[in-house]
Amino acid sequence: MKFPVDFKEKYINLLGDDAPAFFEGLQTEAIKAFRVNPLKENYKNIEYPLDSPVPYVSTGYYGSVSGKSLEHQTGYVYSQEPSAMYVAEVGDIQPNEVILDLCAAPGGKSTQIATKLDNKGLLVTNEINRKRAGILAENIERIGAKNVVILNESPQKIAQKITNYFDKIFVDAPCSGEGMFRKDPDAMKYWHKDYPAECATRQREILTEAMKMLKPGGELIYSTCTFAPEEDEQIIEWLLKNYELELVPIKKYDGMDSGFPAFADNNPEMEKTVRLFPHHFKGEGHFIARLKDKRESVNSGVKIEKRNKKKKEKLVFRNLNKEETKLWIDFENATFSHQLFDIGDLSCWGDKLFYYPSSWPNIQNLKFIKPGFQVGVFKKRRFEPAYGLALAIKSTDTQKIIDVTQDEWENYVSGNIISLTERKSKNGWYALRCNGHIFGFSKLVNGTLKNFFPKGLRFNR
Ligand SMILES: C[S@@+](CC[C@H](N)C(=O)[O-])C[C@H]1O[C@@H](n2cnc3c(N)ncnc32)[C@H](O)[C@@H]1O
Repeated sequence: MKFPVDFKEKYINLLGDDAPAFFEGLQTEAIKAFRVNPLKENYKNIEYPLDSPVPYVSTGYYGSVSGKSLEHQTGYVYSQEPSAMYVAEVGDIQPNEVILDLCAAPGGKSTQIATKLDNKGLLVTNEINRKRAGILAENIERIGAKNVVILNESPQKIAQKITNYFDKIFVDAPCSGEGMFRKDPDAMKYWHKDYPAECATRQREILTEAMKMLKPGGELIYSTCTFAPEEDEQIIEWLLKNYELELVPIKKYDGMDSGFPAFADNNPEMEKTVRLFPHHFKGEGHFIARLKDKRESVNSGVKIEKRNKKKKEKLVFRNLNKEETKLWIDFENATFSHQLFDIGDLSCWGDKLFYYPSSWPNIQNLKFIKPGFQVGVFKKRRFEPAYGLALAIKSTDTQKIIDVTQDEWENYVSGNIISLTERKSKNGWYALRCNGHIFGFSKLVNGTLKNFFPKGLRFNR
């Protein structure tokens, strides 16, 4: 691997005796890993070996997984390199917290945060780039979390609507990506001498907005995948100077380094942050800091606009009409063994049915990909369940399940129907399951399971 001359010079200066080992580390093979998903039933029932756990992430394992596997497609596994997995761990997520992941696609941290929330509290996950936000939405849908709102906005726009609100904010910042050179050598193409300083300017802009949204006493988790001091310790130094924040020490496991005080005016506090160097640690390059807001209260108070179901014309959502209410309740009764949602927590956006409790913030005028959890869609006097609903239920939620073989699953995800020649079931909606993994809803009509696998997700194995 040929590094830019300025990059080499910079790190020879910064790392001194450790520089040769640093460059050598960047030439070795990237480490692969994945996480399992406790939101799923029997979540360790997967074909991948779980004999090599990542020591600091209870759901993490070394090894690679295929994006076309049943396990990935049903959200049982998520491929993520081991350093990136430490960020959400550092955030120490507790169920019921209200969390913002401001720079979220493709969703490595958000999927981990959502599984830790365990469907309690709320995750607002945001990605500014429309295409990447779509990928984020697909990954969130697979993991089966019901308490996630997916926005596609600039941090500025969100901060205009929601202030002093979130318990925790993750800023996994767009950065110069030096820590990814080994995994993705193409990342080097964008690098030039001034690139880290340019990225730092953008990082300060994003953080300025993030700080407006953090509630007093809340926590900011800042991370990058770069080694550049301008984007790491010096950003933290800037935060400490400009806001009432204090660093919370991060536990260091084998091979993890502390941040370098020398990179930020010799501030000894930097020891509380963590640096992950590929030549010291089994993972890619990363930097993580955890900061706590010291304010007890704020003068302006919390600003979130609660939704007002009566002001129909101004809202994203509207109430269900009588027919829609009946269609949903009939479907729920026919399909599930218990009530899945409180009817008061359901709203319509156009013809789509969403779970969106009234305690969640009003996202009117913000661009979104998914304004809450999509339950299904109303179509000419009938209700059709959403693909994501199947991924969010367990076998104990329904007796209407049909088990299919691996071959039938492969056939189905490529867009085909399944013919049930030997199995006798009544016509209607069923959850489909393969090897214990529920993978979608289908309508059985006279022995044929119609294909409801989303067209945009279809693939051949
Ligand atoms: C390091 S990546 C995020 C990775 C993600 N957290 C994960 O774990 O999968 C940074 C993201 O920030 C987004 N981004 C770029 N400019 C931004 C801006 N001005 N404000 C917010 N996000 C931005 C990028 O599109 C990119 O998806």
